[in-house]
Amino acid sequence: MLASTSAIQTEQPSKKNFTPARPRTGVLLVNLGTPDSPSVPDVRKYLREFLMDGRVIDIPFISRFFLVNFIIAPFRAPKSAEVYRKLWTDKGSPLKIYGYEVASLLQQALGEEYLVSLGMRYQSPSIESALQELKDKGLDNIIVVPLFPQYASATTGSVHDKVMEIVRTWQIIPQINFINSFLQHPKFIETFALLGKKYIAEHPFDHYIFTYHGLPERQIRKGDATNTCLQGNCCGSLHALNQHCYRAQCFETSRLLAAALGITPDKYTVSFQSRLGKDPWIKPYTDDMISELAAKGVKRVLAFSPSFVSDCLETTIEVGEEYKELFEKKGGKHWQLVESLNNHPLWIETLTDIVHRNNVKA
Ligand SMILES: C=CC1=C(C)c2cc3[nH]c(cc4nc(cc5[nH]c(cc1n2)c(C)c5CCC(=O)O)C(CCC(=O)O)=C4C)c(C)c3C=C
Ligand SMILES: [Fe+2]
Ligand SMILES: [Fe+2]
Repeated sequence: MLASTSAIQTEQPSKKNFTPARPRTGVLLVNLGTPDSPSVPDVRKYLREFLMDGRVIDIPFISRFFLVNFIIAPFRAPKSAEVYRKLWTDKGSPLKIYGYEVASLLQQALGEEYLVSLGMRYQSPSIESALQELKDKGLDNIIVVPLFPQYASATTGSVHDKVMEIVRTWQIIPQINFINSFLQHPKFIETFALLGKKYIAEHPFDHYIFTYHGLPERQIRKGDATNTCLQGNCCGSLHALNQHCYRAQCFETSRLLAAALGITPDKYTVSFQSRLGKDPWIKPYTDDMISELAAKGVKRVLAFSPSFVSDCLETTIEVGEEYKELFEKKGGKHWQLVESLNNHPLWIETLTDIVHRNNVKA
């Protein structure tokens, strides 16, 4: 009796050595997207697709169509193309280069039970092609990971919207898990802190700035179930009622980062960059804060851009060059940008953990 039991046990494949015949879980990584080249026509094409998204410019279709196609895209494309030319490397745009690299490193880290595919919300590689790759493998479930640490309707919301638009045409809709945000993931915070500590060890800084991509205030209000957003200190802490407020999530990211770096509240500033158009965007604005800090006599600033996980136009050029120039013009002496997470091993560990924790079939 005893002998036969042990015979059965040895025939069972141990979970450790078990190799599935095919990947079971798809991981769809999605970032914003970037122009195909820094040429004016490619930048114009990118701006048109991006800004015609009703979650980005959230006004009625006809007004958006005229605004984007006859005002913003034609006038902005030549100026933006000039800036994209500064950002461009031999291999292309950093957002796309790091996108592919992260997808490949994550695939290695997750192993053959998973299939990782990269899509961009705008331009290429498309979300359609990335989802098709997963669909062709007949996966059991898909985890959608928009590469935005904080939730905004214009970014994460738009990715989810696009994925739903595509999969609703499929005969078999697999189980899909949508990741909304990951700003509180300890390894996400640790990676940014680690990158910053490298500069802090080299030189002391008088002040730290956490600058996030901005949003029109209107978009924050539209997602505010409590009717308290943008009044008083509504975004000062993240709690059950404002947990999806982008501005509150940015303040929370800064609080966690400051704690990880050992920075006291009087030593750091949270601000918002990259405004577009005349409507009010969430405040305080980064350029105003830079002028204010310089006027107070701050000389050395370390700048973090924690709404981005990859170097891109908004970090390398806007924060790393344009804000540096502004700070120095206003009397500052040293401005240092902390690079983004890019292909950092701890960032790959963060993504691996996000996937494992959200794999309901594991
Ligand atoms: C946190 C991530 C982002 C949010 C939120 C976001 C909102 C948002 N952006 C625009 C307009 C533009 N953004 C542009 C570039 C850009 N934006 C993000 C991320 C967020 N945008 C990234 C990563 C990039 C850079 C991409 C790259 O190729 O490196 C641009 C294009 C550049 C330019 O012409 O300045 C525009 C335009 C709006 C209107 C908006 C919210 C409503
Ligand atoms: Fe943007
Ligand atoms: Fe808020």
